[in-house]
Amino acid sequence: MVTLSKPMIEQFLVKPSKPNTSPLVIPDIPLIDLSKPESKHHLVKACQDFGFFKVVNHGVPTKFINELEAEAVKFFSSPLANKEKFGPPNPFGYGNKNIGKNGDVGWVEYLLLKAKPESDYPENFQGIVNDYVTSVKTMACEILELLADELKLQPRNVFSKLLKDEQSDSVFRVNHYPPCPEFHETEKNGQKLVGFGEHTDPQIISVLRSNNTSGLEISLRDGSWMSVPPDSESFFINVGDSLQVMTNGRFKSVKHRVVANGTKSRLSMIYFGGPPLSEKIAPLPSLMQGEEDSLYKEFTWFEYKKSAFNSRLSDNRLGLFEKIVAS
Ligand SMILES: C=C1C[C@]23C[C@@]1(O)CC[C@H]2[C@@]12CC[C@H](O)[C@@](C)(C(=O)O1)[C@H]2[C@@H]3C(=O)O
Ligand SMILES: O=C(O)CCC(=O)C(=O)O
Ligand SMILES: [Fe+2]
Repeated sequence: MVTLSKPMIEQFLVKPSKPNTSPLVIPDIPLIDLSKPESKHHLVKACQDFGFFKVVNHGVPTKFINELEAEAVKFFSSPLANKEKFGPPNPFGYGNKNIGKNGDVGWVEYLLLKAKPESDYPENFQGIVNDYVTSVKTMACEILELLADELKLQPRNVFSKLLKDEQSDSVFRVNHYPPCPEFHETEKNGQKLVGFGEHTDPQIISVLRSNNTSGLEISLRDGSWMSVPPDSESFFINVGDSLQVMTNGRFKSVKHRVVANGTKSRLSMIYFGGPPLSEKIAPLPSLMQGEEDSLYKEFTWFEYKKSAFNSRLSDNRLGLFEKIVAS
């Protein structure tokens, strides 16, 4: 990354919106042990209360994680001219500071890739990304099937089949938040350096793994931001907008952001499990109790994705698809 003059850095700063944006009570991030059958109940509760949880005993081989991390470190430390051979992102490819095409910026560089085996990846990434994505997708599908079991949904692959489908529109991204020498602790005045601005993920489920550098924050119900302690051995799972819709709002698509650390590099890798483009996204009839109304207008994933990719990060993307329900 190039160095920045002082006025330039201002575009990456976010001021606390309220006098106090810290939670009054800091809740524990739900912890799910995938090797324990009773995890189903906790899983559903975590999706309802937070839309976010941490997973241990996930079954993803450490070898796949380490190989991917090593390759990503190599790629991001290569000369800018090499990285730019894979950019600009359209939306796939190498991106630097610009996120999406609607003016969002962050103190981040990234590779956004299709999560399909035959995809066009930078040299050496092919096999490594395939092994990693295949394994993480298996874990995501197991979680989705446990959720379906606990919700008494039939068949139990009602969610997971969308990720397993040949046409599944899933993506994978590696984010690198480099240290920012221009961002001095003493000059912060409570301001934060935005790595990846606040947003929800549009897909069904996101599976995140990072190195041991902090930065990820989730928004709590009271509007405060909670910092998620990093844990390179575990995975963090987000409910995406599409799962919120399929559960008619029972599960919450969590708002999150990344604050760049300033002194330590953060590296994260995220698998976004999405449905085929033609898939209709609507509340599952078996989840609708009694006269319960659908909170959303029906849409295909293609329609939602198109609308999402025309929005800014912090926009309320689902708002456009909410129904006005008479009270
Ligand atoms: C500003 C944008 C970047 C994004 C597309 C969008 O227009 C709004 C949603 C953004 C997001 C957030 C989650 C994922 O990182 C992502 C790949 C996605 O599916 O939606 C990004 C998009 C992106 O980086 O292109
Ligand atoms: O890099 C991270 O830790 C999270 C980034 C993120 O939320 C995203 O890419 O959608
Ligand atoms: Fe995200």
